[in-house]
Amino acid sequence: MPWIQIKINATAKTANKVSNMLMGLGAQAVTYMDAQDTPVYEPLPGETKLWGDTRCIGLFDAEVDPAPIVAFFQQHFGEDVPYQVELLEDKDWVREWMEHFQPMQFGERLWICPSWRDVPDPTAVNVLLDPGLAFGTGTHPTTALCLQWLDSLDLKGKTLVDFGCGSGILAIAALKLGAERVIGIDIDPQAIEASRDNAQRNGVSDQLELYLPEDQPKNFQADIVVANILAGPLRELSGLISGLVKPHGLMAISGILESQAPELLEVYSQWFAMNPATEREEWCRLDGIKKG
Ligand SMILES: C[S@@+](CC[C@H](N)C(=O)[O-])C[C@H]1O[C@@H](n2cnc3c(N)ncnc32)[C@H](O)[C@@H]1O
Repeated sequence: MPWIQIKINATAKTANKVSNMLMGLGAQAVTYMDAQDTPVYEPLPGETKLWGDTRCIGLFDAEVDPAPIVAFFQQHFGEDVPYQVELLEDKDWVREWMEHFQPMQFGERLWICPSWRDVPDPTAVNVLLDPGLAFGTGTHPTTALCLQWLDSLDLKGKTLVDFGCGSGILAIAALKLGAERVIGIDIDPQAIEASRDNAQRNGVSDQLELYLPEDQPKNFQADIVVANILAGPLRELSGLISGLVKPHGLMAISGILESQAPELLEVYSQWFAMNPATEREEWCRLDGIKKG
């Protein structure tokens, strides 16, 4: 399938916003590159490490008209925003894309490292990841919000459900941070496969059970549940997701736009003592403790 890539130059601070805009405009994938061989930007707590001049590259179906996309960025960042549009030859660009991922740190201890690159800090908690065609590399703010939350918890010996596990990134991070057993659930068989491969890569296969929703164990309750899906399914599945958490257990949901947070806070407050939303760009995470 032919593709075009639209490259927009940004800064370390605006790159995630540009990436979200590219995804919102229909990009199949977005990746970051160093635009000028500059040192890596030292992020504020909760930010991802990026270069001072970061090029955001959106991958689009070749049938997409680039003109309105470029016009959109010119409207937001000025007429002189540096950009490039390129037609790509026909090859497996989605996989090729993965080659651009760099190791990224989340919270205090956790690194997500593309499985084909060197680990920057062997003493850290390193998750080796190849997302395949499943969602979940850590570059999306919702995944980052969940990873930061997991990193902030004492997971030693705990059971956890990762609802909508995608690449398995959250499930495997939880296991590497000390969880004893994790159940990963996803409607997409490719996600189950990617999670299985990644668990193997990280030596945690024995502790990760993976299920399509219809096969998930009945009457199971975990100490912790994390669900990074979208606001719609989070609302519809709120009873089911809440039922997966033990009394006094913890729960985090993400995939929620800031504007959708108040409604979901109200829904989940039926079962949980909820904390205020944690925001990252226009996305947020809601978390709380199950009422007894
Ligand atoms: C945004 S991705 C999150 C992946 C990964 N957990 C992360 O945080 O990066 C959402 C995942 O949820 C899955 N999903 C969507 N709706 C679902 C549902 N109703 N039940 C189970 N999984 C679902 C999708 O297939 C996708 O893999």
